[in-house]
Amino acid sequence: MRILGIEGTAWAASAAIFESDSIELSKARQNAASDGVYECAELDDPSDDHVFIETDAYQPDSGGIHPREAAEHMSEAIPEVVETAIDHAQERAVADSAPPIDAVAFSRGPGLGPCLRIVATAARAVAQRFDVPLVGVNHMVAHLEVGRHRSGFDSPVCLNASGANAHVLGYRNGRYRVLGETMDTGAGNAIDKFTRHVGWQHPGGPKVEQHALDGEYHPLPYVVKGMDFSFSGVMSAAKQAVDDDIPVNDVCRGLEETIFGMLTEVSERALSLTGADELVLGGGVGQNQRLQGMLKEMCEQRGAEFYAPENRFLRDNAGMIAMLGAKMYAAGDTLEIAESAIDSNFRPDEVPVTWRGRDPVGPAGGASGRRPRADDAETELQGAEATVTIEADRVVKERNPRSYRHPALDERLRTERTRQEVRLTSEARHNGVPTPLVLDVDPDEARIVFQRVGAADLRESLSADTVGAVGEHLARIHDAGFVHGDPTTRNVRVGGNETADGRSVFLIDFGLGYATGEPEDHAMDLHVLAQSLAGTADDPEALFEAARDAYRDESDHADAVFASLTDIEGRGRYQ
Ligand SMILES: C[C@@H](O)[C@H](NC(=O)OP(=O)(O)OC[C@H]1O[C@@H](n2cnc3c(N)ncnc32)[C@H](O)[C@@H]1O)C(=O)O
Ligand SMILES: Nc1ncnc2c1ncn2[C@@H]1O[C@H](COP(=O)(O)OP(=O)(O)OP(=O)(O)O)[C@@H](O)[C@H]1O
Ligand SMILES: [Fe+2]
Repeated sequence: MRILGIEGTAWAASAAIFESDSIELSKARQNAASDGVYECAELDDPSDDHVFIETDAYQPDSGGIHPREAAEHMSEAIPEVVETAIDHAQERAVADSAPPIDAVAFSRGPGLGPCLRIVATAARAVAQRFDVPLVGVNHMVAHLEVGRHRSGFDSPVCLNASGANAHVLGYRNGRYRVLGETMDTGAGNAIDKFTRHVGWQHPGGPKVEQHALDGEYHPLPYVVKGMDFSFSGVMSAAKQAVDDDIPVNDVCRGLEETIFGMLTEVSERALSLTGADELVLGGGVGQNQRLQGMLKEMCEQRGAEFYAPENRFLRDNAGMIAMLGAKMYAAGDTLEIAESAIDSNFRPDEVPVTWRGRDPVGPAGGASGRRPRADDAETELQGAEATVTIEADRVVKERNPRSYRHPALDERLRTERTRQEVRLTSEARHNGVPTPLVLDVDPDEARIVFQRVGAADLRESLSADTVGAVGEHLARIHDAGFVHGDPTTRNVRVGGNETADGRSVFLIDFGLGYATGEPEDHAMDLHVLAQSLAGTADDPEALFEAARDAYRDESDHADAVFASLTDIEGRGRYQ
């Protein structure tokens, strides 16, 4: 099978030819499937691939990407790169074989509307010229599928660190679920805004990488909420630091340590939550060696495998569009021209994943996870941040150093979170929320001894009642003026010991909590819960509804919180 891919969401006018024999083979298997369920293209072998990519990059004279200039670039460059790719396909095609390509895949979104329209028009024209099907590819899913394909991993967690985006995805029940994402700008856009402030030419990422090599770490605000994260505070502080005459190399180093530390931490949280033991990286910022190094080290420390594709598949490129296009085409996932409109806000979780077949059997990415449970014979659990040793009636939680992080940042996070966890666990309890008693604490060693509570983690005991209780507990702590910060299905213990009034749903792990009366912060707690349900439950919507109902009944300000939650859920940041 030979597929033409066309990419042009923002800066890269790119066309590619992806050729694979093994994907064709799996298509034949699919057609033979009598039960109508696709066996799908999981037999493919990347070592057989032939990938040709032709790219013409738009380089702004000054400032960042101007949508109009980018579109002008696309209209000039797309026809040329497409012709070059078709010439290449023709050379590869055996002399008498009819069309040189089997299908045309194009990036349908997300991206800049005017650019996307030019790409879609070109794709339709080529599909008609050769009378072959059209395949509409989600650019963000392509960023991660290229890594999954080339690594040969089965069900990895995927970190996309690109210009306009930053998110962690996991596959579950036919969709890529957003486990965590940026609350404001994309990773690259954040860095590029900083370099514009300093007066460096676009794109800024490679320049920050270069300058950071000669810099000392300069501390900047670090913001992780569950598996979501924010770049706005760190970027303002970085600009301010330069204005305050902190050496620019030091600020660049601080930026890398902070931003990539956050991305690595949320990736580790996603691995821990889903029980997956494979991580792939995608997106242009993924070319950064410090980011790759941190992710690799984190994975090594927890016994997971890490894969980063070559740079030509990380930055925007049509190779990834053609590759995913081939899998979609093999699965029969093609578009009629009349339905081939672009979608500039196309989210990765909107894509029905037709090419992966059935969910893998076993725990990877699933609700059960690979971690031992607290009630198993094992007595030591590896959480996302800490090692937890379970004893008869108490547990010892130690936040071990993370060697991927800068030592100063590592020490600060471990000590602060330990203190905060102790404070808020007790405060929640005073406000009527079941939590374990704190029996002992040593902030310098980042060590806490808790009473052992519950018989299982919430993710093993999901029901409207248990999730509803979490909604009620969150309402209480919010009314008391603080948030949990990470209310996932792993951070709630259920069953076993009861409180004096017979309740047995306990909140644990308050290390990311903080004092706040802002409805938006309260809504983030609910959003984190919803995302973690989507990552672990089969019926996440119904369960989350139970949490919302209980929250509404308990809270003094549910309307304001739900209004904020609607804003958070509707965040679209691709324009
Ligand atoms: C929607 C689509 O148009 C968009 N594409 C995009 O953002 O281009 P991409 O190639 O994935 O990433 C470009 C970003 O990647 C950054 N970048 C490139 N090399 C870098 C490096 N060595 N270190 C850090 N950032 C780097 C650039 O500064 C720029 O912000 C996206 O995928 O979000
Ligand atoms: N007080 C407790 N009683 C019983 N089990 C506990 C208790 N505290 C922690 N655990 C168990 O240990 C696991 C990890 O604990 P915790 O969430 O505090 O660590 P963590 O490293 O912060 O994890 P993560 O960040 O992945 O949520 C919990 O999911 C739970 O199974
Ligand atoms: Fe991209």
